[in-house]
Amino acid sequence: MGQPAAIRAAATPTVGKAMLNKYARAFFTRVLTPFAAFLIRRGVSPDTVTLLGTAGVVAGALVFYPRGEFFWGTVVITLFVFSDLVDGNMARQLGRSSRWGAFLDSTLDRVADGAIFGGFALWYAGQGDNDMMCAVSIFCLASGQVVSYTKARGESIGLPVAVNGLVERAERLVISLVAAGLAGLHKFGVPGIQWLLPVALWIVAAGSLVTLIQRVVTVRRESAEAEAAARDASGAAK
Ligand SMILES: CCCCCCCC/C=C\CCCCCCCC(=O)OC[C@H](COP(=O)(O)O[C@@H]1[C@H](O)[C@H](OP(=O)(O)O)[C@@H](O)[C@H](O)[C@H]1O)OC(=O)CCCCCCC/C=C\CCCCCCCC
Ligand SMILES: Nc1ccn([C@@H]2O[C@H](COP(=O)(O)O)[C@@H](O)[C@H]2O)c(=O)n1
Ligand SMILES: [Mg+2]
Ligand SMILES: [Mg+2]
Repeated sequence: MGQPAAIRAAATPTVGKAMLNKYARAFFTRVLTPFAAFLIRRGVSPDTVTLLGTAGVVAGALVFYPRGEFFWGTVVITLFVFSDLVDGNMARQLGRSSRWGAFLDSTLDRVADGAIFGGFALWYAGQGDNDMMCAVSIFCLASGQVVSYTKARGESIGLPVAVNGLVERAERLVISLVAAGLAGLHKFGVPGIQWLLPVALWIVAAGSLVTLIQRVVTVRRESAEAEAAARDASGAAK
């Protein structure tokens, strides 16, 4: 295992850097920094933002989506989901980025994602009455959690996991939420738009599967390389 994962990761080029994390994060950091500074001045802590942001996403998803209120659900979720960029921004401005904060942030990301895709599944299992799309929603939920787990577990055993893959969390959220928000306009009389949500969920499902395979292949290769390096080192020591 040798070096800590963070040091090895910093030294290893990352393959398949996902688009939004690469290009949109810098933009949103600039836009959200004044708001983060405002919250700091009001005495709000990054952990409070993480907790309230997650609570808002969970409420938006589980109150509105199971009833087919996709527009209002997406509006509420969108208002709260950017807290995931604000909390880290606040911690960095305060010089208080912590292991606890990283743990809380990532753990509550999983809770928020579970509520969003669970909300879609509940709609299709109930009034939406579509077993296939219920199954696809559950697949999106489970595969998204496993995609994130591959990175967390790989890093915990000392591997760099130098791959992000095709569809990271930001892509999963943007594809699903944009489609849900637009599909929700059907209730306001916009015709022929409701199919956007099923199409988006199929895209997220397929993209998550590809990403999962990319990460598992990377961990397998890195693990074999680490074992070989350890064998070489013990052979040289004899
Ligand atoms: C008439 C039209 C009606 C439309 C209604 C409204 C539509 C609104 C639609 C969408 C808004 C979507 C916004 C989604 C924003 C997502 C932001 C976000 O939370 O990103 C999180 C992401 C990851 O952050 P972390 O590093 O904290 O998380 C890590 C991650 O979870 C890892 O998981 P993995 O990726 O591996 O699966 C974990 O491994 C790790 O543990 C964890 O720490 O942040 C980023 O990636 C940064 C980039 C954010 C990019 C945001 C782009 C927003 C783009 C478009 C907004 C569109 C708004 C459109 C409005 C239209 C209005 C008419
Ligand atoms: N309550 C929190 C939340 C986050 N952090 C730190 O920010 C990092 C995540 O940054 P994002 O821009 O993706 O939110 C996280 O790894 C922590 O270092 C924190 O300290 N406290
Ligand atoms: Mg965050
Ligand atoms: Mg997060």
